[in-house]
Amino acid sequence: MEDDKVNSRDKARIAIMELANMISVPMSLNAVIRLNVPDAIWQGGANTPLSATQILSLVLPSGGGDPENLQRVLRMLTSYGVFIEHLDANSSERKYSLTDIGKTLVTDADGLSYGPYVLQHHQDALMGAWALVHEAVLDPTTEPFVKANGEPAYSYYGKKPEMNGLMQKAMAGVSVPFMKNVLNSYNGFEGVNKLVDVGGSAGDCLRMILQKHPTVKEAINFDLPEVVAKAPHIPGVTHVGGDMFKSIPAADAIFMKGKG
Ligand SMILES: C[S@@+](CC[C@H](N)C(=O)[O-])C[C@H]1O[C@@H](n2cnc3c(N)ncnc32)[C@H](O)[C@@H]1O
Repeated sequence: MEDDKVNSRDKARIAIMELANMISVPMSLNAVIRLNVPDAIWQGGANTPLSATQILSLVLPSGGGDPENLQRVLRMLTSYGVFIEHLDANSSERKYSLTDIGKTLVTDADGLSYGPYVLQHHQDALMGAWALVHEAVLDPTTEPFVKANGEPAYSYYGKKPEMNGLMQKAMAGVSVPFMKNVLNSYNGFEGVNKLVDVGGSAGDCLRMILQKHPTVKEAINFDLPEVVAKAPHIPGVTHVGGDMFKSIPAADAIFMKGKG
């Protein structure tokens, strides 16, 4: 009985240490995405197990880099199901291929992956806000992002072209596969003549809805002015800038989708 208690206390201590170090997981994910490791391993579908040295030679063709440090990151993410480690019993060499989770980080034929979503969530501006979460309890009048950066997230992104671009790429990366699934089973857009997507980002969701439902005659992509200013031309879609908290364009149906 006493042994059981000690065991469970030890487990709890290990669990709290793991929680305390949890940041190493998304930060390691960030690292492999920035280094283009998933695409290097994937090699157009080969997914051949590669050593850290082999991966480095693909991502840094002109040489350099530290294979030991890359291997540490790969081992960390292996324990969280992103890579599979292949250990050569004779040479002790470790090689890495992608699991199904790791494959979500591979750039597809449309240039999309879940990589930008990971990067978007760990930009400096957001990391600064995370450090102030306790302040949301102490003083809920100003959200942590505003305390850290001086203004709300979306207006801040809008002023920074690289953040605006990353946000749009992140949303396209998760929304395109999501919408493929939705449109395979959902027929609620049938019979809709005028549709508005509120907070539609670059307009990817509307583009896909129109492809499946050409009977939608008017499609409005409504988002913040800075966001629609960077949205690409999509046949059949009108980009309209504004603030949804003030007013939104009239339509037969409103579509609205957040992050997941
Ligand atoms: C999480 S993203 C979702 C994007 C898109 N609906 C999708 O699922 O791919 C939220 C979107 O809402 C937009 N947004 C935020 N505040 C807004 C506002 N006040 N008025 C209009 N759009 C806004 C952002 O610019 C962003 O594109």
